[in-house]
Amino acid sequence: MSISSPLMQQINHSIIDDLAEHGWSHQRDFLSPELTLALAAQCRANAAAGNLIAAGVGRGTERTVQQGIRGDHIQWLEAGQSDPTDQFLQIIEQLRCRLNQELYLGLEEVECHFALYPPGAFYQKHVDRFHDDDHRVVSMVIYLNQDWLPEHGGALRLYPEGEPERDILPLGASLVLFLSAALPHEVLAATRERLSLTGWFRRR
Ligand SMILES: O=C(O)CCC(=O)C(=O)O
Ligand SMILES: [Fe+2]
Repeated sequence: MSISSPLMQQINHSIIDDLAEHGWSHQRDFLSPELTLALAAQCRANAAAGNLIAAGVGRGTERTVQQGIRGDHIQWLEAGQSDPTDQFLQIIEQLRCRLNQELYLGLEEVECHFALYPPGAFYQKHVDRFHDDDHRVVSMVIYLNQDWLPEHGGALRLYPEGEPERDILPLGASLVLFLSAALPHEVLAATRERLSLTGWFRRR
């Protein structure tokens, strides 16, 4: 599906409205089933080749691996790594431009990684901004899991201020976007492997 299709225009409209009103947005079927499958296969192949590493906590010299805080394995995306990741980066680039046009967010760049949570892995409640770095403005997560059921666990739990918490299942092709500084969230443990692409739209 091309980003300029009527469906994508409509999806982007509700993304913009949700972000402006609530500071977060959840969209089913953001990616095509074909691209979702291709990205999941790419993520698994990269993991099998040893290209995903245990994710760290903190930044620079303070960065450490602490599986009691987060247990996922990640690989940062770069242009030219594979066809599906290049297609994905193009879609995300168009979303970045759209967010800037509609919400004047001044987002200048995107950073994005594959994330693989083995069964039982989780990410404790956190906010996506480092205490000494306010470059991350909008967070996004796109899930790559087929046939996910509630009993598999693995929800993303959001804690919107003054509202009850919300659990979002990591259903393949769906997108969650939120303002990075404003929304505490956590990843609950799952009974099966949980795949996603996580990224941040940034100001320099
Ligand atoms: O995978 C998710 O649902 C969220 C991941 C997350 O919070 C992060 O990587 O900062
Ligand atoms: Fe996060």
